[in-house]
Amino acid sequence: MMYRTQLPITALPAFCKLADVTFLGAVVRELDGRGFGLVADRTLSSEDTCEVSNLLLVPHDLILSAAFIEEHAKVDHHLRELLDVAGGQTTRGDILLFLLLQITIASPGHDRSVGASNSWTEYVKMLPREVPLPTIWREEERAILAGTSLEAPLAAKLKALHREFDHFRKNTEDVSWCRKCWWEQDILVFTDYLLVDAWYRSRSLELPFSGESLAPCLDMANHSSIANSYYEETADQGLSLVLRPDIKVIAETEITISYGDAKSNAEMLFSYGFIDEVNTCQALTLNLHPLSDDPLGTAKLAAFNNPPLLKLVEVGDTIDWDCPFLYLVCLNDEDGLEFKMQLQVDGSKGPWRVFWQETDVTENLTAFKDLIADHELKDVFELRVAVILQDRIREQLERLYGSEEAVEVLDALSHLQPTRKALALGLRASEIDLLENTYSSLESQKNNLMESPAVLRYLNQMNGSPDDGQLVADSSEDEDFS
Ligand SMILES: C[S@@+](CC[C@H](N)C(=O)[O-])C[C@H]1O[C@@H](n2cnc3c(N)ncnc32)[C@H](O)[C@@H]1O
Repeated sequence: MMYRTQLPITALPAFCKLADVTFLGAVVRELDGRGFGLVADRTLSSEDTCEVSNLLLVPHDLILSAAFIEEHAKVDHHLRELLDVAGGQTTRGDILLFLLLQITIASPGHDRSVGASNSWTEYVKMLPREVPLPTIWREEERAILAGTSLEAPLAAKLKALHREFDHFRKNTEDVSWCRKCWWEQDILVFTDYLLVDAWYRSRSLELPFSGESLAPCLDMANHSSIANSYYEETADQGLSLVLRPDIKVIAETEITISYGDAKSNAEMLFSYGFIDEVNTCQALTLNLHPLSDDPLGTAKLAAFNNPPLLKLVEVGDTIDWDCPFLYLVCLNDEDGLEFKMQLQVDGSKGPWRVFWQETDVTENLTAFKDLIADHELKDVFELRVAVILQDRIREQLERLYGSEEAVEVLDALSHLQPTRKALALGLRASEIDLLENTYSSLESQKNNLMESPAVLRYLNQMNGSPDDGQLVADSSEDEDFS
């Protein structure tokens, strides 16, 4: 890994003075198990006042954004060259390139003629050497995530990061200063790329004026689902950290922000490397595939044109799920429904058009739940939906149960880092819990739907019985619905 000068956090006040960052009532401290964080340096209150209580002000010209990089490239021709050969695709990509250049300039043996030093060159020296995201975990630690909703996205992310790094190397190998500073002696390695990606993922903000950005000092604020502050960006003042209204915090209390209320444990672990134990909202996102025996399966995926995601959210005793693709999965024309898919010859509006009740609904596929709401067979569709959903949940639970033994062996034989092991086991337990609860809730939903007159009538017709509503189907007939 590239050797970098590390500055102690005690260097932060000097940095703030030079860079014009103002702390008002908060200071940065080392905190137990969370790296650095902000704490109140005195009692702060927003009670009985309409005035905004600012805790920190970061000027615009320090916010690392697409505009910042463009501006900086005007005075740093090495950065300009780097962006020209390897950047210009995404803001994230350009920020990673910028950070790579900063850690290079910040390394002690660096050739001073390369790159123009700036505030960020100093600031990166205070950023953590290691961010505990699963992308930096060892293989045997990542293996404990088998069967969780994080397994596939994590594997995909690592693959993408390798691809990005290879591209970056290939694109810069012919630039003489890049070759000398990075590649000739393998000074810059994949682990450095993992580090800047982890900084980006765990510290970036989406700001109204600056867009995707990193903000020095404000990025020292840790997360809480009951945060006592929030940040706001204004066109003239820059970025400020503000105490929430009607709140009083005593000296030494941690100042926190929310990294997002509805993030699942897997998302928190993926982006920030921890799980929020206090969060009472449990969520999980899975991929849904078309049914293996559906001849229109691939066509449905192509027509849907969105990731076929299934989102589960449990708040208190209620489990909500959202999966617009599921409604498309459960419909077919063979059972007399007016559902059709047509391949377009000219493909001018995409290859597939989807028709429901003779109407072209291709542009409305995420709203199929509403489209079927008035149909006489609505309960039949809802029952199919519940069956397919339950199958997907069962499949995921089987993956989790099926990997338990391997996890126990790994735990016994490998030296797993205790925090990572606890996080991975915690994620497994929380996902098993949510999936099991969803499974039982779907079971009751299914049982209720099985008693609906529309479902009974439909079953009778399918079985060739008279339409007298007398046949009571038992749940072994579930397969008919999937
Ligand atoms: C934006 S940075 C916050 C500053 C960071 N603690 C540091 O030392 O630089 C986000 C990182 O802080 C840590 N973090 C934030 N909130 C946390 C929490 N509630 N529990 C544990 N770690 C937390 C995680 O490592 C996360 O990736």
